[in-house]
Amino acid sequence: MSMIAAFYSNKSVLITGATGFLGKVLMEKLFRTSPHLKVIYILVRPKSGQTLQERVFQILNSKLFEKVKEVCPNVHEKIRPISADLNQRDFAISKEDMQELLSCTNIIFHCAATVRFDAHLREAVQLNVIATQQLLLMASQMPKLEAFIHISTAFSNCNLSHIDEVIYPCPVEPRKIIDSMEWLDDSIIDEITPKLIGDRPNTYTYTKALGEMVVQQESGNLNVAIVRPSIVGATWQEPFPGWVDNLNGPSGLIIAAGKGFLRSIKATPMAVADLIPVDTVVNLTIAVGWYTAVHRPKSTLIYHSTSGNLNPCNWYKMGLQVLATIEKIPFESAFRRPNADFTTNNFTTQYWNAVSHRAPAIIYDFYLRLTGRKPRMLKLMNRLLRTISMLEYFINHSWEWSTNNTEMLLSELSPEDQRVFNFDVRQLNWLEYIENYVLGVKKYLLKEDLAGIPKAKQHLKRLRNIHYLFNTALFLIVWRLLIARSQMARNIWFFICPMYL
Ligand SMILES: CCCCCCCCCCCCCCCC(=O)SCCNC(=O)CCNC(=O)[C@H](O)C(C)(C)COP(=O)(O)OP(=O)(O)OC[C@H]1O[C@@H](n2cnc3c(N)ncnc32)[C@H](O)[C@@H]1OP(=O)(O)O
Ligand SMILES: NC(=O)C1=CN([C@@H]2O[C@H](COP(=O)(O)OP(=O)(O)OC[C@H]3O[C@@H](n4cnc5c(N)ncnc54)[C@H](OP(=O)(O)O)[C@@H]3O)[C@@H](O)[C@H]2O)C=CC1
Repeated sequence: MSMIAAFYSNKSVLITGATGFLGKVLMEKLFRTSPHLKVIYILVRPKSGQTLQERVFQILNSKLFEKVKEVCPNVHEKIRPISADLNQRDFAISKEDMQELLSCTNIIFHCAATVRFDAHLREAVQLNVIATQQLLLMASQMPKLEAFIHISTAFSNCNLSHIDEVIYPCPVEPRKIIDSMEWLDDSIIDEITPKLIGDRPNTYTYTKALGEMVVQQESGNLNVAIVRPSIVGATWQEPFPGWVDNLNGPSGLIIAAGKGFLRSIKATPMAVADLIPVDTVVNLTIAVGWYTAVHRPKSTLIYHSTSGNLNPCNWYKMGLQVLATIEKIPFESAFRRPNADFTTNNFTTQYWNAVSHRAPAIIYDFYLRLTGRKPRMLKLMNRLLRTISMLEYFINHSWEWSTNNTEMLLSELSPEDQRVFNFDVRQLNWLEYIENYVLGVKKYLLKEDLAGIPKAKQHLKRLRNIHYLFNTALFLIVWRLLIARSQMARNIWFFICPMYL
C-alpha cells in the first residue's frame, strides 16, 4: 500500500490554479491514487462566460479525467468549487465558504499564478506576490492545516547560472514593492520595471522570486515547502503519455514548427533543454505535501523539479526529434513543409525572419487578397515572432540546478511510493517522450484525428511540389534578367549551353 496515497485519504485539500495546466493534473492524480480523499476545494473564478459549475463540469468530462472516474466514480461530489478571484481582497470568497475553508483544510497546494512573460508588473505582483501573501494569512488561521506547498519556478533566479535549493533575496523587499504598487501609477511603474527586474528577462520570473521571499518571510509557524519546476511539458506516463492542453512553453512552438510557420529560431543548440513532464512535477508535489506534513522539516525546504543535472537533453536533440516525429505523423493543413532550423546570431535570425517568415506570409496574403479573402498571415507571423522573442532567453542559456532535496525525498519513499509517485527523471527516455509529446499536441491541442495522416502527407507532397515549382520559376526569372543585363552572365550561359547541345 502506498503510504502517500494513504496519507491523503480523508484529507481536505485546497488547490489554487486547479483549472490550469498543472492544477488539473494534480487534481487528477490525487483523486486517482487516493479515491478516499475527503474533498478538494478549488478556488475558481467564472471565465469566458462560463459559471464555476460549467468550468468544473468541462474539466471532469475531459479526456484527462477518464481514468479517475473508474477508480473514483463519485469524483464530482468530492470537488468543491469555491468562487474566488485571487486579485480581490480576501479573494472575494463568501463568508460561509471562507469559514468552511478555514476550519476544514488540511493541505494547501498554491499553483495559481500569471505565467505570462509580458504581464504588467502591477498585475504580476498582484497575483504572484500579494495573492501568495493573502493565502499565507488565510493558512495561518487554519487550525487543521498540515502543509502549505507553494509552486514557484526554477527560473525565479534565472539571473544566476548555478541555482541551489535556497531562497535568494531580491534587492528590494517584497513589502516595499507591494506598498509601492498601491500609490504608483502605471506610467511610473513602467519606467521603474526594467530597474527592478534587473538582469531577469521578465516580470514573471521577478515576481515569482518575490513570491518565494514572501513565503519565507510570512509563513510564521506554518509547515511550508516550495516546488520549483523548470519548463513544464506534456505528461510522460500518467494518466496517459503526451497529454497537454495549453500553448505555453514548447507546445506552441511545436505547433508552429509542425504547421510550417516556424522555420528558424535563435537558439543555442547545445544548451540544456530543461523540460520536465507535468506528471513528474505533480508526483513530486504530492510527495512533498506528504513529507512536509509528516516529517515537519525545521526549515522551508525547496525542491527543484528539473531534468538537466540528472538526465540532460539539449535543444538540438529535442528539435531534431520534434521534426522527425512531425515527418512521421504530420499535422494537418500545414502552411509550409516543416523544416525548422536553429540560428545562432542576430544577423542570421533577422535574415531568416525576413526571408523565411515574413516574405512567405506577405506572398500568401497577396494570394488571399487576389482571391477576395482577408489577408491574415503577416499578422499571425508577427505574433509568432513576438512570442519567440519572449521565449528566446530560455533557449539560449543553460542553468545548473542542484537537486539534493528532491533526491533526498526520493530516497525517503518506499519502493511502492517510488513507483506510484515516480519523479525519478533519470528513467525518462527523451526520444520516446518527445515523440509522445508531439503526438499529444496533435491529438489534444490541435484535436486532429490520426485517420487524417495520409491526407496530411498528401498535402505535404503538394507543398513540396509547389516549393520546387516556385524555386525553379524564381531561378529562371532571375537568370533571365541577369542574361538580359549582364555580359558576364551571357558568357557563362553560352559557355554552359553548348555542353548540353
Ligand atoms: C523545432 C521546435 C523546437 C521547440 C523549441 C521549444 C522552445 C521552448 C521554449 C521554452 C520557454 C520556457 C518557459 C519558462 C518556463 C516558466 O517557468 S513559465 C511558464 C510558461 N509560460 C509561458 O510559456 C508563457 C508564454 N506566453 C506569453 O507570455 C504570452 O502568450 C505571449 C508570448 C507574451 C503572447 O502574448 P499575446 O501577444 O498577448 O498573445 P496571447 O493572447 O497570449 O496569444 C495570442 C496568440 O498566440 C498564441 N500563442 C500563445 N502562446 C504561444 C506560444 N507559446 N507559441 C505559439 N503561439 C502562442 C495564442 O494561441 C493566441 O492565438 P489566437 O488564439 O489569437 O489564435
Ligand atoms: N507551465 C510552466 O512551464 C511552468 C509553470 N510553473 C508554475 O506552475 C504553476 C502553475 O502553472 P500552469 O498550470 O502552467 O499555469 P496556467 O496558466 O495553466 O494556470 C494558472 C492558474 O492560475 C489561475 N488564476 C490566474 N489568475 C487567477 C485569479 N485572479 N483568480 C483565481 N485563479 C487565477 C488560473 O485560473 P483561470 O483558469 O481562471 O485562468 C489557472 O487555474 C504556476 O505557479 C507557475 O508559475 C513553473 C514553472 C514552469
